[in-house]
Formats: sequence, structure tokens, C-alpha cells
Amino acid sequence: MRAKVTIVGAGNVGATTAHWLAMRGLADIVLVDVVEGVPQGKALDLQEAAPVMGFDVRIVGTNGYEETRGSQVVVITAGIARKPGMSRDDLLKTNAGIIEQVCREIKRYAPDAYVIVVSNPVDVLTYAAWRYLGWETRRVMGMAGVLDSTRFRTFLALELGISVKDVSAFVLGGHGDQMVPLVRYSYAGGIPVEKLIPKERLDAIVERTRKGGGEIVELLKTGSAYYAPGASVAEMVEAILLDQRRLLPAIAYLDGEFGHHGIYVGVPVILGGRGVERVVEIELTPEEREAFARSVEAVRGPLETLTLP
Ligand SMILES: NC(=O)c1ccc[n+]([C@@H]2O[C@H](COP(=O)([O-])OP(=O)(O)OC[C@H]3O[C@@H](n4cnc5c(N)ncnc54)[C@H](O)[C@@H]3O)[C@@H](O)[C@H]2O)c1
Ligand SMILES: O=C(O)C[C@H](O)C(=O)O
Repeated sequence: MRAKVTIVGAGNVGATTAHWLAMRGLADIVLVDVVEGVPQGKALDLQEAAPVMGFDVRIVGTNGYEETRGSQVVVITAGIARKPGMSRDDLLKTNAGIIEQVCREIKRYAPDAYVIVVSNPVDVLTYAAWRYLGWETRRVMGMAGVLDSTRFRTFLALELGISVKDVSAFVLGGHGDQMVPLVRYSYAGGIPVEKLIPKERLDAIVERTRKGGGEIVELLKTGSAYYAPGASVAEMVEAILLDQRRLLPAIAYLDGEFGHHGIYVGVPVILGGRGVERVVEIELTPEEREAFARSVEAVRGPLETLTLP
């Protein structure tokens, strides 16, 4: 039997995630949204692309949770997105309420699922979802690092004029302007990028990566990015469903790793059939450690304003 993946929120990120996932043909997909007709319409539209694109999965849209019963993975994209002039933290109060309600339904209908939180501010809301669900930390995670590092990789490849396939890069920390793109751990064809790109250009690329979400918001004006976010979520879902044990950046619970306790933030993890199997600790310079600590504090501040179970 095929696996089932539920995506809560059939807006830009939810629908695009469904699209990228359907193309991979890995699982049946259930799209859930509160707006009547939208998840149903988008699911049917995507289903009708199947004969042309050649995928065999079933896609269903619904306003309830009955169809989500027994899902292996649940992706939460429900909530509001920011517009120009807003920070991700401005979304906290509204989206925390939505996440609480969504987690109540997930607990009831998909009690064995792995949950990937996408709604912003994502580090804070991943922690909140973990508390609302009350599950093991390895089953609750957030998506941001795959997106932040795919942006970093894109900018590095464009700078070098080479294929993105040969560029690997790592971004550590919270999904905000304080994130820590790790130049020292970024390579092009196995060569450290520091050996290929002058420092001022690298600094500019790091800054562009940090503000990558905002750059798209300023261009779109009505909302935020969704193609690269959807593709990044699909990569994480695939890692879980196929037990790939990928080494990816994800928002995971820290219980002493990197010197931090009781917080969800972006770190390298091994992601596979048992969810976040392990946080992979890497050696950091004092400056990198300090930058990471600042990023963790930027997550802790808004987290402390929430009342959680
Ligand atoms: N983690 C990341 O890297 C990342 C990347 C992109 C976007 N995001 C975040 O993802 C969220 C969604 O972005 P978007 O562009 O898809 O927004 P969107 O407005 O296009 O879609 C959000 C959808 O959520 C639905 N919704 C609201 N309340 C709901 C509920 N209780 N149950 C089910 N559905 C509900 C809305 O009806 C809407 O269709 C935002 O918070 C955005 O900031 C995060
Ligand atoms: O920037 C946003 O508000 C959306 C998302 O977090 C992104 O990085 O694209």
C-alpha cells in the first residue's frame, strides 16, 4: 500500500509541496484547508495533471480530518504569511493559535505520524507543536535549513557560474536574519568556496542568504516564497518515507547539543524512517559559536511569550 502524506494548509506552500511530492510519486496526498472548495479544487486540478506527468498517486482535498487518518507524515503550512515590512515574528500570535488547533486534530487522526512544521516563525512554532502534540522530539521537526541552504547554494553557483549540483553548503541556526550560513563548511566540487570566491563577495552572498525570504517578500508584495520552500519540504518527506538517512539541516530539539538545552533550532541532523535520528554536532570556531548562540536567543525571546501546555 502507498504511504499517505497530509498537508495542512492548501495555500501557496501547501499546494506547491503537494505538486513537488506528486511528481516524486511517493505517496497519496491529502490537502486540508479551512476555506471551502480550495483544497478540493487544488487537489482535483493536480490529480488531473497525472496522465500528462505520469504519476500514479491519489490526491484528495478536504476541510476536515477524516481523510487524513493514519498518515505517515503530516506537513503543517497553515497560517498567515508575511507581507513587505513585516518580520516572521509578527505572525506568531495568529499562527500559534492555528498550530494549536491543527495539532489537536493530528493527535486524533494521525497519532503515529512524523510532523514537519513550516508555518512561521517556524523555529518557535515547531517547539510549540511539539508541546501541543506531546510526542517524542524525533517525530516533530521543522523545515527551514534545507531552504536556507538551497538559497545559499543557488547564490554560490550563480557567482561561480557552475552547476548547482557541484555546490554543497550548510546553514545553521534559527530561520531569521540571525541565521548562520557556514562558509567554512561550503564546497564547490570538493573545493572550499573560500578558495574560489573573494571575501567581500562571500560576505555579500551570506547576507543575501540571511535575507533570502525577505527578498522574495519584497518582490511578491502579497505573500512569501513557495517554490523553493515546497521543494525543500518534499526533500524532507522523501527522506522519511524512503528511510534515506539524509544528513540535512532541520529544526530539531537540542538537549545539550551545541551547548543549548530545551530549544528547537536549525542544526544538521540525520533524517530517516525514524524521523530525526540524531543531531550531528560539528566543530565551530568561537565566532561561529557566538553567532549560533545569538540565533538561538532570537528564537528563545518570542518562545517565552507563548503559553504552552
Ligand atoms: N519554514 C519556511 O521556510 C517557510 C517557507 C515559506 C513559507 N513559510 C510559512 O508558511 C506559512 C504558509 O505560507 P503560504 O505562502 O502557503 O500562505 P498562504 O496564505 O498561501 O496559505 C496558508 C493557508 O493556510 C490556511 N489556513 C489557515 N488557517 C488554517 C487552519 N486552521 N487549518 C487549515 N488551514 C488553515 C489558509 O486558508 C491558507 O490557504 C506562512 O506562515 C509562511 O510564513 C515558511
Ligand atoms: O520569508 C518568509 O516570510 C517566508 C519563508 O520563511 C522564507 O524564507 O521564504
